[in-house]
Amino acid sequence: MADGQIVVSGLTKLYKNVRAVDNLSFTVEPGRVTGFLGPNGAGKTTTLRMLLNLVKPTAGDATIGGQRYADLADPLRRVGAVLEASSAHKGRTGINHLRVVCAAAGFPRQRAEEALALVGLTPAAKRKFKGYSLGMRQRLGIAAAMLGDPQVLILDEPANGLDPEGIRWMRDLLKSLAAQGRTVLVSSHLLSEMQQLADDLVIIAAGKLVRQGTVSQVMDSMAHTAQVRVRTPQATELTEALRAVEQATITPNGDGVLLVTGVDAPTVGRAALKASVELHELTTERPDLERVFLELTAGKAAIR
Ligand SMILES: Nc1ncnc2c1ncn2[C@@H]1O[C@H](COP(=O)(O)OP(=O)(O)OP(=O)(O)O)[C@@H](O)[C@H]1O
Repeated sequence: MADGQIVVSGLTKLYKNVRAVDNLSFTVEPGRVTGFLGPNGAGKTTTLRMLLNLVKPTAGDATIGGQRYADLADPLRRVGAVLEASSAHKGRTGINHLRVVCAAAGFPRQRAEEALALVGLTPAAKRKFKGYSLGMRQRLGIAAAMLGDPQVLILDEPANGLDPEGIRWMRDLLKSLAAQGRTVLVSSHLLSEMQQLADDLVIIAAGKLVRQGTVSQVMDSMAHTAQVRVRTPQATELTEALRAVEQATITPNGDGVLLVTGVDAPTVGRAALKASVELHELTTERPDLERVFLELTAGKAAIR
């Protein structure tokens, strides 16, 4: 499914004087879940809409398998999209909604049942849409996107409004779809969720790319913000020893614990050994994605 690659190249969208998306370039690979992250107003929705030919770019372009969405021969079989909480005719049942979409798109009728089963909505097939919870509406939206069995799935904030159980379900589904070789691009501001869900991350702020890479590459690129936690019954001696080490910043954290930034754990260990200081604990605490994200997007998250 190599033709499921998404390439965004120099994409720009100007709304009057707002640069919603600003010369943005990144790629999204098949067989992986890619988290598209950014603070509110970063330009995620605008980017996804340009990708799907719903908004015309001011400059640059976006392709799926080498072609613009508008040029795809059979877009509904190639790309499934869930852009907002699914809407459907309120009095229609879930299954009928999917049958109507199937008929309009020319998909075989039984795809409606299959897609409903895929999202676990079979028991609610004959209930009316107006009685569906937000979580059920999200599921129905995904079912509709999957009717054409697309290689590429694009979802804008799919976890919005879901309870923890619903979020876990969504995570398992998206991972399994990626494991089948599909391209899964998911926008979100739920960073902890992305850390568990995504293989790759594309982080934007104020319309611009901030970072792209695997989750661990992005974390590693921020490794300098990691801190070393060290516990010793000789905190005063260790503080003195570390003061001699350039770049070390030491913050006492009570109970014999020192938090050290600017140097790695082996450096702290060597300083302790040299000063004959006994250590009871020495660990590197990596920043979590929430902290990385806030640092990467600091100052750019202003409401625009
Ligand atoms: N149709 C429009 N007309 C004018 N400005 C717009 C339009 N659509 C989006 N914008 C502006 O473009 C910027 C990016 O918006 P966008 O919705 O793409 O961000 P987002 O990252 O999806 O944010 P959120 O997480 O809040 O949905 C914002 O400043 C927004 O106000």
